[in-house]
Amino acid sequence: MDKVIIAENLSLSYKEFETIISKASFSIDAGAFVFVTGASGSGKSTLLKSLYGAIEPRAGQLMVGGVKMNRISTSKLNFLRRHIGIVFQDYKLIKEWTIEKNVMLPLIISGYTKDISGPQVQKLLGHVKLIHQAGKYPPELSGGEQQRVAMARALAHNPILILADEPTGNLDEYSSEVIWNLLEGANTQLKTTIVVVTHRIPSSIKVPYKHYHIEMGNIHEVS
Ligand SMILES: Nc1ncnc2c1ncn2[C@@H]1O[C@H](COP(=O)(O)OP(=O)(O)OP(=O)(O)O)[C@@H](O)[C@H]1O
Repeated sequence: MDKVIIAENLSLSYKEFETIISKASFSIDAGAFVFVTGASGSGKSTLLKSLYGAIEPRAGQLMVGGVKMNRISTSKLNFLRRHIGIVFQDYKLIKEWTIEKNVMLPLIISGYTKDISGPQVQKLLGHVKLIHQAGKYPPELSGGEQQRVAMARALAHNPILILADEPTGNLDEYSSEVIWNLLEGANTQLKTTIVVVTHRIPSSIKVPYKHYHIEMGNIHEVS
């Protein structure tokens, strides 16, 4: 099976002589659904950041989507990010853009025309139950609605990999369910690889998943 992520003796830190993740070796198959847990401050978000190139490996090797992340060039990183969908806890929506245009963002970056991106955006807004809010702006939506927009945006360009950092952290039950259903749907129907950082794995998850736990700088496979 193809590997979407391969880490070998990967160490991560923000400063020299500091260790957040120490010599981690693991790999993630294409099409896997993966949860990463760990105590607050254990390095979950740091690991996720390394997977989309926001921080570079301090030592060891990291490959994402066949691309070596060590000393990656800006052009290669931009290319790779076109194949990754990212969902943060704080949404990171563009306030001055309508909901519809926010969801369209990855398609705009990838150079799609309006006749392709329009129907795709409508379909996604339908999945996240927000068609009626398409013309509004992010500050006019609730937190749960904004996170659903972020989820739709992450899926817009049919990424091979979705990285989600506490995607349902502050959400009510309804929005959480919409988010988990979408992640599970992308995984089972589109074979998208999903990596979710969370404090707690939801009991409602139906797809088979792999579970890694971070403790004292080490990443170990729980199941
Ligand atoms: N930009 C940064 N600069 C320096 N240190 C950082 C930075 N971001 C995080 N850290 C430190 O790295 C360590 C791991 O942080 P990280 O955010 O990865 O933890 P986490 O497991 O995601 O925590 P939480 O569950 O609370 O979000 C912490 O000690 C944190 O203070």
